[in-house]
Amino acid sequence: MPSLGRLHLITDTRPGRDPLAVLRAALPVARTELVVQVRVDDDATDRQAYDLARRVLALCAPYGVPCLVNDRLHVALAVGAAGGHVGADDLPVGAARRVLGAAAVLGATAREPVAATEAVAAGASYLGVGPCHATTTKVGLPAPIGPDGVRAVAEAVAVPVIAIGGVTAASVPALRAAGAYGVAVVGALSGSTDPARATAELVGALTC
Ligand SMILES: Cc1ncc(COP(=O)(O)OP(=O)(O)O)c(N)n1
Ligand SMILES: Cc1ncsc1CCOP(=O)(O)O
Ligand SMILES: [Mg+2]
Repeated sequence: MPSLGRLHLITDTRPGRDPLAVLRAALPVARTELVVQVRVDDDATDRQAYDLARRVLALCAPYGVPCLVNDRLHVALAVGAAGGHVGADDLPVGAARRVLGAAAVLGATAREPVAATEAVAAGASYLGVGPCHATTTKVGLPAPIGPDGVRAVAEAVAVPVIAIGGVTAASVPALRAAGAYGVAVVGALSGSTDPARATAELVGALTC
């Protein structure tokens, strides 16, 4: 797998949010440190996911920024995305790897070392680990695991650990010290009044 960007921007399709405007602001700032994950609401149609993914891919292509698709691997394949991300309610990691092929980037969610080790053995190329901190972006999440939970996973696997859940630039140093390779964010960029500046702050914290 080519080297993975450290800042994973996850699209926010909630009412009032503008995922493509946020992406346009982030791309020229983060450039090769960026990975974009297309994530739509569960009740979005496949056509909506496909249309958004196509537009994201078109914006990312000039920067060489990889685009992943959350959950809907058929959409990832249909648009020619670099890969996908799966969690506990999605295809098992091994099945996802078979669907996407050996060369794809495949992320898997894990919040503790045993599940993390199993996901890597099944073919995950990176792990999304969290929620690290409290967040209102997704409902029904288990309790935050904090930097110590991230450390437990990072010590158990050799693939990049991407910390997720309530991550801001201020929380990045502790997550990196715990072994996180990078972070995935929704609200830190989508909820910012200045997403270009928020991107610069996150990239600065991730690469210093
Ligand atoms: C990088 C990253 N980590 C974790 C997740 C969460 O995936 P999942 O647990 O399947 O939850 P949904 O995002 O599908 O609601 C992620 N998307 N990305
Ligand atoms: C999809 C998901 N999975 C765990 S936390 C989370 C949401 C992350 O969003 P935010 O960065 O706004 O806390
Ligand atoms: Mg999922």
